[in-house]
Order: sequence, then C-alpha cells, then structure tokens
Amino acid sequence: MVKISNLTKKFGSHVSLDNINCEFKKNDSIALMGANGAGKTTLIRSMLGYYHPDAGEVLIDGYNPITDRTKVLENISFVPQLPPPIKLSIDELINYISTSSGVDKDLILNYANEMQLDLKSNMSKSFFKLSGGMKQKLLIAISLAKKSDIIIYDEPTANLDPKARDDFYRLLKENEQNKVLLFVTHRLEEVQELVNRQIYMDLGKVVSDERV
Ligand SMILES: Nc1ncnc2c1ncn2[C@@H]1O[C@H](COP(=O)(O)OP(=O)(O)OP(=O)(O)O)[C@@H](O)[C@H]1O
Repeated sequence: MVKISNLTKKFGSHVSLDNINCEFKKNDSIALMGANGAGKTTLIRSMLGYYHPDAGEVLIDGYNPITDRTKVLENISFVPQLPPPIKLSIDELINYISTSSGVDKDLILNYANEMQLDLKSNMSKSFFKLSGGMKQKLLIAISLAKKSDIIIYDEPTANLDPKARDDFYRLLKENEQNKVLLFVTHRLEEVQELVNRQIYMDLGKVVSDERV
C-alpha cells in the first residue's frame, strides 16, 4: 500500500530524511519511534504530499502524493498531534467532511458516542472551543468513520483520559483489519498491544525495523 523508495528530504543543508526505503503493507500496524528531530513527522508529511522530496519518491497505492494528492488523501486518515485551529462549528465541520469526503455522518456520531463524546449537545460550538481531549476524540471518530485503508495517528492519546484511551484501543482493534495503521509515538507501551511492527528512526534514517 505504501512504498517509500530512496526518499531524501533536506531543509537547507539539514538532511531530515536520509535515503529512506520502507514498505507498509495491508495489516501492518506500526509504531514509528525515534528521538525528537529524528524525522518521523517529515516522513509522514512526505506521505501526505506536504513536502517535495529532494530525491526518491513515495507511492501510496501506486499514486504519488505530490502529483496525485487528491487521490492519495481520499484513502488516508491522519490525526495530528495538535488539532488544527478549525473555526467551523462541529455541525459545519461534520457536514463539510461528509460532503467533501463522502464520510457517513451517522458513523462519525456513532464513533464519537463510543468515545463518550457528546456531540449532540455541542453541535453549534466551534471546534476550537472544545477541550484538547474532545477535539482529539472527534478527530479519531472522523478517522474511523472515513474507512480509509491507511490511518496515521501522531501521538493520538496525548490528550485522552484513561477511559478514552481504552475506548480508542478497543475501537482500533475492531477496525484494524486490512489496513495500514501507523502510530507516531514516544511511548511504545501505549500502542504495544496494537502493533505488529516497530520502526525506529534516528538522524533521518530507519535504524531498526522489526516485526513483533
Ligand atoms: N519545515 C521545516 N523547516 C526546517 N526544518 C525542518 C522542518 N521540518 C522539520 N525540520 C527539521 O527536520 C528534522 C526532523 O524533524 P521532524 O519534525 O521530522 O522530527 P520528529 O522525529 O517528528 O521529531 P519530534 O519527535 O520532536 O516530533 C529536525 O531537525 C527539524 O528541525
């Protein structure tokens, strides 16, 4: 599903990704780890087409995230570490996602409910006025409802209370079949039960890639 070949990304003279070669296949559930500045976010952003590589390429289901960005994003869900500052109300946001990406609105509400997020009484509230954990829950609900083949979570549980973490893990377990799940994390223990592959990066390189 994801093929990364000889990928190099530089910012000025700094090499953030140094000739990365990696493949993520169906049913891979990966913990992507490494020290601050190792290149994890740069790798994800390259997969999402945010960055033009200096060398090499990423292919998502055969599509290039730079030249076929719309096609690539159709099949990827990404939940960032810091929720974006969306000014829309929850109602507007859900309607927008449902119209633009064909995501089933009721499914979003259903997953939000499973995450103990009461959307019904918050529909007119602005997204940015939700608490950090509530934003994260809504983005997780959307990521699951989108039914993408590739789901990327960047430190997804940072703002979640213990109960919400358990709900999140349960929902992921129910939904992980036939997908690529990629967790960027500094705490392996949090995703250990969900992953079957652990990748460590350092100084822009993959230094270890093990199936567990
Ligand atoms: N937009 C940018 N402009 C300049 N340098 C950048 C940019 N994005 C990343 N870098 C540099 O690339 C290197 C890798 O950064 P990256 O954000 O990918 O690390 P990371 O592994 O995600 O770190 P963290 O665990 O802190 O999130 C760092 O040295 C960083 O300063």
